[in-house]
Amino acid sequence: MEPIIQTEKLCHTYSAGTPFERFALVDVDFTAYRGEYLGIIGHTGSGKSTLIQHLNGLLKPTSGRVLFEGQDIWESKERTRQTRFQVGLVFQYPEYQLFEETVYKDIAFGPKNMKLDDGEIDRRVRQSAEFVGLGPEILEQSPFELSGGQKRRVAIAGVIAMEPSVLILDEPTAGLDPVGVSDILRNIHDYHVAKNATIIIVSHSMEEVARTVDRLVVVDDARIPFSGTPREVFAHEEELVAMGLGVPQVTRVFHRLRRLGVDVDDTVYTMEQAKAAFLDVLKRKGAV
Ligand SMILES: Nc1ncnc2c1ncn2[C@@H]1O[C@H](COP(=O)(O)OP(=O)(O)OP(=O)(O)O)[C@@H](O)[C@H]1O
Repeated sequence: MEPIIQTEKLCHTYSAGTPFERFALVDVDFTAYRGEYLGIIGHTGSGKSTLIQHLNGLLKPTSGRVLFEGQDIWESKERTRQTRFQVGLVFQYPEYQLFEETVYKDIAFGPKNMKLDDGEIDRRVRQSAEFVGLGPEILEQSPFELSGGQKRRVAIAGVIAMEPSVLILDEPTAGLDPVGVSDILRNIHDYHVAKNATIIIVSHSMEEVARTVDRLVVVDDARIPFSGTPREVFAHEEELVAMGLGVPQVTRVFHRLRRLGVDVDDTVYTMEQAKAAFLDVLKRKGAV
């Protein structure tokens, strides 16, 4: 697999040299590979937001390097600018950052900054609105007339319209109802497939990341203690609990069953998967 973004010994200190000094990242080596669907998990204040802001050059390292496609993103002003277009960042509650008078103008803001011509901007606005399931009739409305879920989609469309090869989303489903959550996760997945884009999703929900990502990176106390497939990461159950994270409830039950000698698959994260796995055990035992 080919790395697309890397950090090397990345350190970030807020308010350095003052009584409020805070080491938010310490010697962090992070890699995201081209085309992968990556999850970042960590307790509040562990350093996740600081890390993702470094990945698109919003923050400057106190020390260490950030590389995009093998090149230091701070090498030149042009390099930093290009990285910001290539690495799209959707903040937490991005709907609070909508400010234009129409949905169209809001989505067009990024492509305009890229100095694209009007025809290309129009194509991108319409295509990205469609991606997130917003009909053309919404484009001329004010974003402030929309529901919370629709506003969130406008904000995501605004980043997708820049056609980034890496899309980073900080808690994209926070505060949405279950239907809103699955709609947004599907939109993100569709973008991933259509553009072979790298997706980096920050989430508090273990169930959500477990069923969507290829690989998980754990952030704790300004460092990355371990990363791996959801199965590999959730095998560290006790450490995750100590970090205030835990593992999906179903996975916890399945870990217990395995310890009791029941031969169950431990890559089970959701109730639907649990039902199928139990049925499989019963079938193997000839009980059904
Ligand atoms: N602008 C800032 N000035 C000073 N300290 C900050 C600033 N931003 C974050 N911090 C501190 O740096 C540490 C890491 O914060 P960060 O926001 O990266 O964590 P997080 O894991 O994203 O948390 P959350 O899940 O709450 O978003 C925390 O202790 C936080 O209080």
